Amino acid sequence: MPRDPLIGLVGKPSSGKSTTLNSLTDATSKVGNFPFTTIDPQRAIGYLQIECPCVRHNVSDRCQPNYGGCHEGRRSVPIELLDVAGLVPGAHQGRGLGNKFLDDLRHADALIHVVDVSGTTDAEGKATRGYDPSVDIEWLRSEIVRWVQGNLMEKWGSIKRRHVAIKSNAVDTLQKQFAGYGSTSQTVARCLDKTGIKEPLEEWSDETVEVVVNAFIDEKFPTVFALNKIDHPDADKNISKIAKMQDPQSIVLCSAISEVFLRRLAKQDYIKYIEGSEFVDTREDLIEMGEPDGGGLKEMDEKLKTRVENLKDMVLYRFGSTGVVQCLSRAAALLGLVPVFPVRNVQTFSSGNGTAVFRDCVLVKNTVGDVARKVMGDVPINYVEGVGGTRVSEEDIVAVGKHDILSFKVGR
Ligand SMILES: Nc1nc2c(ncn2[C@@H]2O[C@H](COP(=O)(O)OP(=O)(O)OP(=O)(O)O)[C@@H](O)[C@H]2O)c(=O)[nH]1
Repeated sequence: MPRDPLIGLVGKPSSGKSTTLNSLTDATSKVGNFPFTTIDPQRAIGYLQIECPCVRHNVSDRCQPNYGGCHEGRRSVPIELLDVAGLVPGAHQGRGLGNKFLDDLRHADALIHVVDVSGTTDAEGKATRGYDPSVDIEWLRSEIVRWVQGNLMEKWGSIKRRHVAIKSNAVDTLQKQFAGYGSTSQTVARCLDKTGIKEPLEEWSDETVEVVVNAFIDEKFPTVFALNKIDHPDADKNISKIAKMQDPQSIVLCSAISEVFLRRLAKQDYIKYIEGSEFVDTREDLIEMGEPDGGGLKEMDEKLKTRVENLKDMVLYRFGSTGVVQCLSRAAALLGLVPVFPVRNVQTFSSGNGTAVFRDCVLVKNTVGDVARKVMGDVPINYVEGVGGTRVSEEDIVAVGKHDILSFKVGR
């Protein structure tokens, strides 16, 4: 059965990982339970914000997710996060307990690399000024490459001998080595394809192995760069530099501290704030908009008002949001994850006898068959229905708005 996706948070000390994690995991709206049973201390639950199909089908008033929440069609879908602390240059050689932290990474499907773009912390996380954070992207990647490559090269002699002795092919031989990183034969095949290497594996030079390892890491650990601390005045020039070097799809600008602050104020009833949005309403705003009791919000003192105004100017108006929620959406997009809603009844969207709709949501990629295996396990499926009772093939690809509401029929 395909397992649940896991997003790893990496970054040097003091880049803002904990703050980012706090802001992703601390939901203002009531989000109920989550489906994961084995929670270790390093794992946390974040909420992916998606548009719920209850809006398109006009049934928002009856939308009651089993896990996460749905507020006027904005659905929070739980997703597991892994906090990989303590990566510093030299981690692959065990610096700062680096090997242990790198080992934790094995289970991650995608990474969010939190980069401190204020330039106020050096590579080790110590306070400084004018540091170039684009360097962090280089060295962190290189630590991961050297860790995987180191593990491979340790046994390269015997790997090659065995490869020749049993007349294996490169995919099978490499898959044996990469299985521990949660790789599949398809992942290995795709990455070998991309490199276009023609020589037989036993003749690969160290450089060729490095090319393969790099391709493997691109495949196995798609990475979002969370350029954090955009509220800092020195951030702009560092953002421009990194933006020129990286694929725009992989970059998200964010201010984790702003998101934490806004969620806290919202919880304390000082503001109305929709997580991840550009909208913040104070008591005065709501009175101005015609709500005489200011939406029940509390009055803020002058100091707090100024902080909120500054945050609006420095972050929300300039960048459109604090960016934190987008980090998760972007990671899910890099993984090609699609929210799919298994229902018992494709006419009413309920899952049983009650009137509640769209109770379940799974994050999957690829086909209807993959969804079936995830939701139903090994139970044989008789047929699959989509919206309106149409038959859907197990080979059909799932996408938002297409084959994303499904009913699996078992037995005759
Ligand atoms: N200006 C600014 N400061 C931030 C932001 N996010 C985090 N910080 C500050 O950066 C410092 C480090 O943040 P943490 O979240 O503890 O960083 P970390 O990466 O978890 O650090 P370690 O626990 O050492 O690995 C703290 O003082 C935070 O308040 C941000 O968006 N803007």
